[in-house]
Amino acid sequence: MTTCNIGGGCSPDTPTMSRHDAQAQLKTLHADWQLSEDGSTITRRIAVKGFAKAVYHANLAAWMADRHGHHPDVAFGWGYCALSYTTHEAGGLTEIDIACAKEFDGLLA
Ligand SMILES: C[C@H](O)[C@H](O)[C@H]1CNC2=NC(N)=NC(=O)C2=N1
Repeated sequence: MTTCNIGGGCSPDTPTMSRHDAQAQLKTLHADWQLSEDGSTITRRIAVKGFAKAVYHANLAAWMADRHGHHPDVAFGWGYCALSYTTHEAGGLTEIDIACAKEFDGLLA
């Protein structure tokens, strides 16, 4: 198992963001990222054609997640793949989630 190795790694001591800070950080990401009501999670739903491309996006997210040891929840099906980032160890949204979301945006750009 890969230990979280991005931005110094995550732990229960990693600071979580206020909803206000999260909203500011969201502006640095692709416009499709959405912040959950409680401010703990960001989600991007990617529309694709068919099923294979949805699986490829999920695989790309899995590949990136295992490199960094920081893992999004991934949902996919015909026509879509959705990624959600939160830092489980810290119990909320952290800079690590933002960094991962940004890197994923870069892979799709
Ligand atoms: C030991 C290891 O670094 C941790 O358990 C990692 C694994 N992947 C993780 N992924 C996410 N999204 N949050 C975490 O807190 C987390 N913790």
